[in-house]
Amino acid sequence: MTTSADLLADLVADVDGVFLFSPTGSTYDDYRVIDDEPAVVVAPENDHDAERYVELPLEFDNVRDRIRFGIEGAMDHGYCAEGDVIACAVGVFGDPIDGVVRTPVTESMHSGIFDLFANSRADPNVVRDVFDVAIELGKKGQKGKPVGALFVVGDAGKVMNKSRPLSYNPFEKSHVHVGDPIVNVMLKEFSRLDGAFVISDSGKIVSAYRYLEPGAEGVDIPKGLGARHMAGGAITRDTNAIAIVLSESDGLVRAFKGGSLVLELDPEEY
Ligand SMILES: Nc1ncnc2c1ncn2[C@@H]1O[C@H](COP(=O)(O)OP(=O)(O)OP(=O)(O)O)[C@@H](O)[C@H]1O
Ligand SMILES: [Mn+2]
Repeated sequence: MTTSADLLADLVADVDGVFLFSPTGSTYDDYRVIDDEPAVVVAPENDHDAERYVELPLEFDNVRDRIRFGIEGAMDHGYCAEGDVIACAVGVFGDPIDGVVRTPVTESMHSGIFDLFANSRADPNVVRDVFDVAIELGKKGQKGKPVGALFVVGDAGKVMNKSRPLSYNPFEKSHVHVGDPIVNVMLKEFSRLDGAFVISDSGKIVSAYRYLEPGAEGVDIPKGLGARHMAGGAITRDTNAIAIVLSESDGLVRAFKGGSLVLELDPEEY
């Protein structure tokens, strides 16, 4: 008689590794070593002091993005390689783990999401802070009205040279870090969020209201998106900056690197 355990056994037969996504303490204690191999833990913090750990800068709501990020990070750490087959224990409908996904490790895994956080000029925590601000603005808008915004992160000197002020820069003489709680309050109070925010590698807001003037030829942006996204994409091709764009027209948060769209998130899912 076939049992449900057989179904799971088939799913995990002959895998080369097991990844635990944000495991609880008891799950980690039960499965820290499987088939004599330490499990790889993928989570925002290494709460269980796992021997093999990949930091998850955002709890990507999209499970595919989350698994891709975890596997890309694990490849980067040498915990798995192209051609391996991995069993990912993951929370599909929120916490705790409620599903197992069997996935091969292939070159196409490189969605660029890991690269966006781990291999950009800006510190990964700065990239995560900017996403948090953009997602928060996307959820709440300004005084409840949907708003768009453009954040250019890293390589600030070069970005400033390829842009000019649209109006006075409220951050001229201040030292505000994009992760400071005050930033969310400020952005809601700003009369408008025209132009781009320029943020340094370490997360200092260098300027607001910058008009970017990169070359625009050869940058593909999704149909229906206009100058804000074009400028955000193009500046990342002309500098080592990344751009995180909140669209006023469709409410999505997008990230560009090297002139390409790398990630698209819906703030409502965070
Ligand atoms: N080169 C640029 N540099 C900085 N900001 C820009 C640039 N071009 C446009 N913007 C900003 O984007 C705002 C919206 O422009 P537009 O609607 O063409 O962009 P979009 O890509 O369609 O963005 P959204 O989806 O938010 O509407 C402008 O009001 C301006 O504040
Ligand atoms: Mn528009």
